[in-house]
Amino acid sequence: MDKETIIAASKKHDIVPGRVYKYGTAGFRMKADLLEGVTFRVGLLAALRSRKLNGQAIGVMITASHNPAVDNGVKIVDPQGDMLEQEWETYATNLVNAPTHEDLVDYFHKLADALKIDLASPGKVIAGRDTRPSGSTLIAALAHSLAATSTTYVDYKILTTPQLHYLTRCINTAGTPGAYGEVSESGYYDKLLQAFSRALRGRKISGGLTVDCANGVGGPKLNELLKRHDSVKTGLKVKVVNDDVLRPEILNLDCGADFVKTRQRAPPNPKPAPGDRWCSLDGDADRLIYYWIDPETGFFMLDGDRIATLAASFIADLARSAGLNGQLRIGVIQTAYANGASTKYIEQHLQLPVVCTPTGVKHLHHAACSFDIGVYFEANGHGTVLFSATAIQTFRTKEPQSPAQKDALDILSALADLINQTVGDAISDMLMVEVILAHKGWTMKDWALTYQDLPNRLVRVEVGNKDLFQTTDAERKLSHPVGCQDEIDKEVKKYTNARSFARASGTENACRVYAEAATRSEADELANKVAVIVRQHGGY
Ligand SMILES: CC(=O)N[C@H]1[C@@H](OP(=O)(O)O)O[C@H](CO)[C@@H](O)[C@@H]1O
Ligand SMILES: [Mg+2]
Repeated sequence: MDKETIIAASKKHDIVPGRVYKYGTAGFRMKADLLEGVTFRVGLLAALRSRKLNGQAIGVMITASHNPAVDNGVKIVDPQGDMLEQEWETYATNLVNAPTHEDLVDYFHKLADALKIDLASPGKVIAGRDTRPSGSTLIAALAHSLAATSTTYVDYKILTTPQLHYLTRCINTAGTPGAYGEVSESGYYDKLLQAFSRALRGRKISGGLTVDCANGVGGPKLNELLKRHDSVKTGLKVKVVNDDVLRPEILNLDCGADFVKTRQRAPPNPKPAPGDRWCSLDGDADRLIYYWIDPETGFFMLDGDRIATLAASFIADLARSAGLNGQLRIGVIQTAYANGASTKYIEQHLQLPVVCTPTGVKHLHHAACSFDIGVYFEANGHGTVLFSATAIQTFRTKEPQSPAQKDALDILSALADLINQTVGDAISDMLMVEVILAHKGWTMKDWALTYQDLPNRLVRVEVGNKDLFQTTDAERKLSHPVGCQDEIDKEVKKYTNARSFARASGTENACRVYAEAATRSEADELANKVAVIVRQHGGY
């Protein structure tokens, strides 16, 4: 690989000097005009990663998810559709921060030597982007670095993040016994719709569903799926709203899953009518939040914790009905942000184990892999259900002893195809929720009544130096600044059923404080007190 070619290309896509870039929870994410050089360099890393993994395709996704329209981001997808291996995050950070073009190429070659990568071997990268206008400049920078490194490159253009994860896995498993699906966007829709119909097993969905697409890529993609969907057969009648992608400035503006979750209210426009079933996707369609307006009590949100409990209870029941009791380990993975009432419900009512991991789906995903069926969701609605190869094999090959067992095994098998196995996927998760509600014959109210959330508050606290805040115990406690946790504990003790923790955000320049308690006013008060403590320890 010719040094001069890479240097010449790099000069056309320089990084903005004087900044420190970090591959964080969701890759590199910032104002789009800072990202061109970053994306070029991510292309170099993807070129190396593909060659390190014997030429398997690596995915690059350009998106800033629920962030404002002026932001963008870039992240790397590993061959099986999972997130980039952690050790490589450091290589990505180092590569992007190389001060000069010469340093960049030196580091690129040093990395290749250290990792024993044969640069003459073939490499392959595929890319996708959300609807942000800045995406096209970033894609051009990516294409340029892949050309400079003679890496085969396919641009899948506009996609949801989970679609790119799907395609990456499909390409790398094509022609093998673990083939994940057809390598095309339409293959994605066909797989989901076939599995959706199989999972329903003749049951019909009742009542309409309105889907708020955050004016992001989920809108056109959901419309594509619906074009192919037979609503007479399944009963699912979807109304798509906030699907205007021609006015980029309204992306995620007063709508979408993040708005609904953080504001704890429905989008103001259009306004849901009492009794309606609604859900919101985020800007790249990997998060999902359900809600409805209870005619008596008003807005009621069913977030990631609710989706996790719904899925876990349904799947555990199916496993029992299929005669698989005790044969498959089922577990639920949450983060510290999960409502305490949901954790209690899973452990005590559903009698399933709960694992708590640090924030960021890569941690949850990893923990879910240690179960035969691992249900993982962040409270914000990002998550999925992972089925092990053993579980899928069991559903397909176990001889049913009764029609009820056959029913359960077939539904489990269909769910394993319906639920995106690579990453949280709002469209796939939404179809899963609809299937479960149809089977249980539940309304939104029935779902809402399963347990009562503890009132909670999430506060963003700007501090002088967020890096002072270091955590332990899956982020539930601060080890640094010394003394800060003791002060938080002292406050928590003053309230009933209370819990609170603070940590530095991995995606924003701030700390987050979470508090829950027996009443709304206590949760608010506790959150504010802990926020004061964090501010005092935060440096200036
Ligand atoms: C409290 C919260 O919702 N945190 C989010 C947010 O991470 P922070 O590290 O808290 O900024 O963005 C992540 C990426 O989307 C997501 O995984 C995570 O759940
Ligand atoms: Mg997202």
